[in-house]
Amino acid sequence: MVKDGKSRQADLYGWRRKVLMDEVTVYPVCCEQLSAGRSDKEWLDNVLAGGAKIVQLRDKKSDDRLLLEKAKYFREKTREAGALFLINDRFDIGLLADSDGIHVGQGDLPPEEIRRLTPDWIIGQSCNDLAEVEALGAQVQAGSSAVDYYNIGPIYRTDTKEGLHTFLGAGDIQQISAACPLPFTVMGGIKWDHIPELAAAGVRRMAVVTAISMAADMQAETRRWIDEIRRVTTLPVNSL
Ligand SMILES: Cc1ncc(COP(=O)(O)OP(=O)(O)O)c(N)n1
Ligand SMILES: Cc1nc(C(=O)O)sc1CCOP(=O)(O)O
Ligand SMILES: [Mg+2]
Repeated sequence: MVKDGKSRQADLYGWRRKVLMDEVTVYPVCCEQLSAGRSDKEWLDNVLAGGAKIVQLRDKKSDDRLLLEKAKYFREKTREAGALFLINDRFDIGLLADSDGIHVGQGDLPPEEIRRLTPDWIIGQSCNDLAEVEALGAQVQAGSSAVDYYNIGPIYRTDTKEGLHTFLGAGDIQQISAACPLPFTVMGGIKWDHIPELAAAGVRRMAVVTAISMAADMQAETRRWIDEIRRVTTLPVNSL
């Protein structure tokens, strides 16, 4: 049977959501300036070899031509590995490189506008406090949200992004995440020793930059995070 454009899009969206829901544990996000001298391409090769099922290209420094060239490399390699490739902020670059989706913050392009042109993309949105998660939850209830997952953060102190001064801590994650029924990630200052308390707070997907990008062996570190998150999230919460 030859599939029409609409059902192909539905298949793609289904596949992307299934990977997001079932397979994503650690969510590596790149930052070339904080990768111990390694390029974003080397970073990607390592995290994919370590088994990452989603990656985000976050590059606010390269010019557009270099960024597009990088994004095409990310597209090719993630496709070979069966992993999702999300672009940070840049709708135009994501479209040109055929990414699987985009992650946007509160001040970036609105998810609903992005969705009009990309019905099969995974769209992630940052939420930085309870009120933003509640607003998203209300949109979901009203059937007007274009978001597939949201991020809660920053959780812990981090210097990776400038201008972050308020850190949520792990204690309120359960209450915050209850305000919106979509899948969520957490981000911000997350290190290895935080995994048990995050898992105990109901977290299943952890987005990290430096915990992996600064590791001596990024491939082994990615594998270690995947195995550990799987291990702690299959145990009953009270046995952590
Ligand atoms: C998974 C994930 N969560 C949050 C962010 C932060 O996005 P944003 O608030 O738009 O900040 P920048 O990353 O654009 O500086 C993210 N990138 N990924
Ligand atoms: C880019 C970014 N956004 C955040 C948010 O909470 O929205 S925290 C963050 C930095 C995450 O880097 P690291 O894992 O090195 O702390
Ligand atoms: Mg952004």
